[in-house]
Amino acid sequence: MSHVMTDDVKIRVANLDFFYRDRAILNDVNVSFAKHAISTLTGPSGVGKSTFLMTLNRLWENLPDAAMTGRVEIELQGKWQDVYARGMSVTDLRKMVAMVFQAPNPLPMSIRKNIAFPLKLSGETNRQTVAARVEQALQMANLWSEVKDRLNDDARTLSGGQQQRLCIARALVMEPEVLLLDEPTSSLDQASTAVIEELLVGLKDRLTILVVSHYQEQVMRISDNIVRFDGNTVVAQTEK
Ligand SMILES: Nc1ncnc2c1ncn2[C@@H]1O[C@H](COP(=O)(O)OP(=O)(O)OP(=O)(O)O)[C@@H](O)[C@H]1O
Repeated sequence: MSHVMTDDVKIRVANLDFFYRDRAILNDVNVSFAKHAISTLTGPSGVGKSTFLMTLNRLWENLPDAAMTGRVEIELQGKWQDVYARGMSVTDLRKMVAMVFQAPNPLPMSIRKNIAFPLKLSGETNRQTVAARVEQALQMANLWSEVKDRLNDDARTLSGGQQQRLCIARALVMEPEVLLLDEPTSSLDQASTAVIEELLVGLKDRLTILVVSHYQEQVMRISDNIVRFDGNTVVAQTEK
């Protein structure tokens, strides 16, 4: 199915099946994703695009009655790693394969603390390091100039588009290699959507980006590769 050259591949998925109880959601998905590119996952509602995204960083594992078989490999820290290998730390995996959700989900705390939160969780205590990385993440998410004078304000006072960029900054602060975004602009107006699309295009030099989107105009604007899901599996993969 994939015609991405092996050297350029970041993620490869083989024979992936996914079930909620006895219901098959994904059936024999075989697909690869290129590095330093934006791949969009598109297709009708309910075909399992969000579920597929969750298989890449094991986010589904806490859901009741969910089961998966198959293989997910991602080239991380320069070597191919089986995401479901016994020795794989889920915490480490999610630092390297970060996720941004449909609705912005800032934590009920200041802008600064939202971004510092993953750093603190991972044990970073040096205030200068934290401050520098918070600024760097906000710069990468094209939000710094808008918030640098109000870092102590509650993050929930930001606009919807700013909140989503804050969530992108929070995902970027751990310097992930892969960024997964599930319909990241569906709650935003056109102007905020354009800002986020531009931001994602600017990020692909650093990262591999997968975006679930059912907006065809968006898919055409931002994609390097388009992966189309239908009938519980990948039905087409095209390069733009
Ligand atoms: N936690 C869950 N438990 C049981 N069934 C679920 C769960 N989450 C999703 N489903 C079902 O799995 C199927 C696939 O859902 P999923 O959200 O992955 O599809 P999608 O392609 O992303 O759809 P959309 O574009 O509407 O978000 C749907 O029928 C959904 O109802």
